[in-house]
Amino acid sequence: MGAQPSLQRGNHNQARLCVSLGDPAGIGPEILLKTWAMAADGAIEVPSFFVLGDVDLLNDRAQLLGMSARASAWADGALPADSLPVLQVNNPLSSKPGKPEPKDAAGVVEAIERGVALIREGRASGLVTLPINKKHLYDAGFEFPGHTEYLAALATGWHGNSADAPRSVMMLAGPDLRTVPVTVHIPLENVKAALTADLIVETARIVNADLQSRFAIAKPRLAFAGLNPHAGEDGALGTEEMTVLEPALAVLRSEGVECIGPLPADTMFHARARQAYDVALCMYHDQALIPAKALAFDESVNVTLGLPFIRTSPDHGTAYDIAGTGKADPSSFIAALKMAGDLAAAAAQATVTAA
Ligand SMILES: NC(=O)C1=CN([C@@H]2O[C@H](COP(=O)(O)OP(=O)(O)OC[C@H]3O[C@@H](n4cnc5c(N)ncnc54)[C@H](O)[C@@H]3O)[C@@H](O)[C@H]2O)C=CC1
Ligand SMILES: NCC(=O)COP(=O)(O)O
Repeated sequence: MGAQPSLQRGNHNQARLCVSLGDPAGIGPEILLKTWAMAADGAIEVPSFFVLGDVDLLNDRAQLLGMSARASAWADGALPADSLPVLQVNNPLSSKPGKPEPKDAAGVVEAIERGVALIREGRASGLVTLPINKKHLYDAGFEFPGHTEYLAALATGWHGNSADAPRSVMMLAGPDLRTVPVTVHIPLENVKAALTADLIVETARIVNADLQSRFAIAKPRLAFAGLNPHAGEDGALGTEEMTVLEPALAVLRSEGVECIGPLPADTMFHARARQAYDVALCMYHDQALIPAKALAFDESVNVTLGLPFIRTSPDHGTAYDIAGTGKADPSSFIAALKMAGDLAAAAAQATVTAA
């Protein structure tokens, strides 16, 4: 990404972040406890944070893992230094590692919803979400594809003058690559129909605006992946580059957005190619997430653009296969905390400057 501001500037001392516990059957509780213990020992520096989750579940998990870290109930005031502060959810959580219980869905969703409410009340400066299992929430009646869309719905009317939810955009941000999936959690066979010029334009406008306002990139360079092999090979291998992407890029260019492409997706992610752009807009989920996770699984952060508040998340999922074993690596969660802290510090600075 060339000579850009670092994504982890470390200027996040004033932030107080809220962490939603996510799926208690996954590795969320473990990476949370590990992170808190490392921060308490002074081994890492992260912004201060509290958890929306279940005190007993976290203490049981610490015991299972042989950790001395302890969670304690917290509601307001100064955060304790000797234990992980937990704002208790009303719907208790009790799943064992790798064994999700359907009744826990209510507490998982409550944690996300209350996290947003706390930001709205000015009691938290950003939300860091631990992973949820999407299928289990869908089975329990959750009507959103994931956090990204649910958080947009929770932001409806944020500024008091609109009944419309903002449009949110998923971005994976690592040390050397940012990617955005333009279509997200839909079956591959539905991508072609969902991919319209309007969707590309709307997504790119949000990406462009947030890279400027939140990531301090004055003139973001947006690269667009083609949908088809070799970006369609002049129509011989598919026509969406000519019929959908080119018209969308023409609109964006007319608005002054710096657009590159459509580029063949197979050759736009190697090290030299990445120097030419600040973010790659990809046409479907795996086109964006495979390069991000292949390059930096332990460091990449899922950050939601377009919201009136800050939300980050580790890039990985619930990892049931290793939950409760002690093998979970907290690095991506730590990166998510740091990025949320940096974004909160930048937002606070922007508010001071504007006043
Ligand atoms: N932000 C969120 O809420 C996300 C939720 N998910 C959900 O997670 C569930 C499982 O998804 P998968 O595709 O299996 O991906 P996954 O990321 O949970 O696991 C993929 C592989 O990576 C390993 N892994 C993941 N995180 C790790 C860590 N921190 N340390 C060490 N190893 C780690 C796992 O053991 C597994 O072998 C799905 O239900 C999916 O919807 C997936 C991504 C993000
Ligand atoms: N594959 C990324 C992912 O599932 C994260 O989705 P979200 O819950 O952050 O919307």
